[in-house]
Amino acid sequence: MKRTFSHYSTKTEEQRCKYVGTLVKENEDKHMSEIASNGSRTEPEKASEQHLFDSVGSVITVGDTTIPFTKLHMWPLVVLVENVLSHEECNQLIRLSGERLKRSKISSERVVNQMRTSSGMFFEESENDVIGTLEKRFSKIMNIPVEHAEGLQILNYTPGQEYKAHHDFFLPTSKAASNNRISTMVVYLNDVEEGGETYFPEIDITVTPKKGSAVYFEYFYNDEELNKKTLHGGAPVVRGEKWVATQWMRRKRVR
Ligand SMILES: O=C(O)CCC(=O)C(=O)O
Ligand SMILES: [Fe+2]
Repeated sequence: MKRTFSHYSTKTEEQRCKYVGTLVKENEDKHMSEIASNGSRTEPEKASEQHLFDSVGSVITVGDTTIPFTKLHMWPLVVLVENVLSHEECNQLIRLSGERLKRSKISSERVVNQMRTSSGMFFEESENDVIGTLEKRFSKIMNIPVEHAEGLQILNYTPGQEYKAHHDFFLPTSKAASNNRISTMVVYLNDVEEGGETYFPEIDITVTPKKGSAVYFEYFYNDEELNKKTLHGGAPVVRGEKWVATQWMRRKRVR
């Protein structure tokens, strides 16, 4: 029996756009929880409707760009996405964030975080044309309206720096959980000489950074156990440095 893994798989592009549009127009929280309550792991046919990412086939077309992807894991869905950014776009993001990162490094207010030893910064939402264009592309790939996108985060790791295993969603006790994160795309802005892999210890997946490629995963399942399996971290960089851009999507719009 052919199994499809997309909520939109039987819909035409027009229907799909209409459907995604309702995420913005309607009470999104209700809408998303409706999707989430469609099934559970024990009911695979229904659970298959849970995916946010349109994972039918092996490419996504954004404008005239073809973006190949490979499913690494199904429940929870983890996808390797290639050619998300050109090398020039990667360099541009590093350049744009570089100055501000330098400032944050010397700031006296900098709090040393044991979980994440890298340096980071956030771009403002649609801060400039470059960021605006990339946010729209990420939103197409992640299949969620750009209004649900947080400002893009840039992280820079030098040898020895890492991001210990964590979840990207907020705990129910946190204030932010009322509009929680539902999916993540970590885009690699450079090739790392050694180390710096993104690892998912619960599902035994390791992704090696490749300039312009990305790892996507989602955790809006109705089943908390599945969400928790998206535990992930950035392994210590051994040689060279590592730059990533992280895009998080929220259940409800943030802009
Ligand atoms: O650097 C990585 O590989 C992971 C980054 C990450 O987990 C995050 O930005 O939330
Ligand atoms: Fe993360």
